[in-house]
Amino acid sequence: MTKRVLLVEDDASIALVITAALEAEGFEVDRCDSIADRDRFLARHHYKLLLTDVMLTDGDGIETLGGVREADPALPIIILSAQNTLDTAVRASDTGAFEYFPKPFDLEELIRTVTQAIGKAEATDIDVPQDVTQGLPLVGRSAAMQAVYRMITRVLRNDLTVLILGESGTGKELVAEAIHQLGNRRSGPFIAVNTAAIPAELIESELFGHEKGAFTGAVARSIGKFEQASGGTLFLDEIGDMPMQAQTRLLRALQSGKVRRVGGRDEITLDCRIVAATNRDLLPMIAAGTFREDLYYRLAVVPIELPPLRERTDDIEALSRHFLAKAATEGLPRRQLSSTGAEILARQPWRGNVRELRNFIYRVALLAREEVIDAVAIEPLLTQSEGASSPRIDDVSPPATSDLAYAVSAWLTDNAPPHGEIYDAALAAFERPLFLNVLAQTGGNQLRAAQQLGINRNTLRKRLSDLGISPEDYLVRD
Ligand SMILES: Nc1ncnc2c1ncn2[C@@H]1O[C@H](COP(=O)(O)OP(=O)(O)OP(=O)(O)O)[C@@H](O)[C@H]1O
Repeated sequence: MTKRVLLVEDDASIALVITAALEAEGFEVDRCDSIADRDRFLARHHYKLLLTDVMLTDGDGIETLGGVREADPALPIIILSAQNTLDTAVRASDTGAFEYFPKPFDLEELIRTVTQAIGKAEATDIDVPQDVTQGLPLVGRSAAMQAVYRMITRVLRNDLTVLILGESGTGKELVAEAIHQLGNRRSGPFIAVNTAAIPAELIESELFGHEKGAFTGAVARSIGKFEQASGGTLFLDEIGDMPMQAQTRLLRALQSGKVRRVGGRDEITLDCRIVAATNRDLLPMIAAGTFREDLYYRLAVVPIELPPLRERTDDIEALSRHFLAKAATEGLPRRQLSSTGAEILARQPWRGNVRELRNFIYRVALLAREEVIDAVAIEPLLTQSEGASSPRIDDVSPPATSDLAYAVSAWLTDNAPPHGEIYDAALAAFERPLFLNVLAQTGGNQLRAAQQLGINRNTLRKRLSDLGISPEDYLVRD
């Protein structure tokens, strides 16, 4: 039986290479280079598979796939794209595409995938989430991040447990959020628990809840994180720091799919996806007997490894511009990055990864004298931040009066932020460095920070949340 494949690709040389490789494997290939021709071919023949580029002369090869899907829901589609963003990967997977290949791709892998996709075609019936590509938080198009995006798209339509590995500040929590926001459980809650921050004796009650009177201090029934995450995603952060006893309890819950509140009788069935993360290297910990091997395998059903920033220097410029833009929306002066500036940033080790880069960029945005950020603005600040993986007091100096005055006059003349919001913007520009400074000094302790500032703890918590400041970023870890 002929295996007829339709290839939609407007780059003649890529089309030639793919066609030759497919024909060598016994496929019959029809080729066209536009959406209009694609639809004509599809109407005329039955294909085993559609292989399509995204940016075509007459439109977007993904956006126009709706009709193709409707006409033949079982047709396997493989998408090739030079747009190597998470957005494209997700848009591709939203169409129910079998696979997404960022260009340049490995030809052998592509041919293997074509064969597999055709093999699986009859059995495939994918539930396609709609409109989930808005507001994606992850920036970076490096090959390393594309591999991460591909892994993310593989878990969106199932509830598989995911283990995210990577150094501190590489974006593990952001990936966990993306999996939640884009996946099947996005209408449920996203509950994050930092297992390292909970005292060992409270972990069980925190995760599973407790009944009134279960132990001294249990004055009322409390619902645990597993139950709170019902219908959504439970993100277990810093899983490598979980005490042994808690690991055993967690494993039991995952194995049985049920939890029982401390002091309670009823078993509650788990109804959440588990995403765990750690910056620890778990394999040596398993060898040393400090992390349970069986728990590791339970969690690492789908491991996603986030590379350190120094191994994806291609992303540094885009991330820096992203943080500059974000800083401007939060009331800091609007800045541009020069190409020299971008080169200098790309050469830094960023041992604290994206978090350190973000803090650095905010600081530059605040302190730079010129609108365009280049060597003059960056280099003096670099010497202070070198090697810092978390912000130090001098990383977050408050703005000099002149900086604030400069920013305010720029807002008044540039009309940005819009008139009517300058008070809030000025307040944020003043409060941000103030809070960052105090949090850095108190090691992220909000109670002490509130005492030092002489404001109510709830007021501080609210302002931090309004400003998007995470006090956890300043927690001092051993
Ligand atoms: N690819 C990215 N695009 C945009 N922002 C990012 C990216 N990766 C990380 N960040 C930002 O960097 C900061 C640190 O990220 P995150 O908290 O997700 O790291 P983490 O790996 O979970 O760190 P830790 O192990 O210390 O908990 C956050 O402010 C996050 O928004």
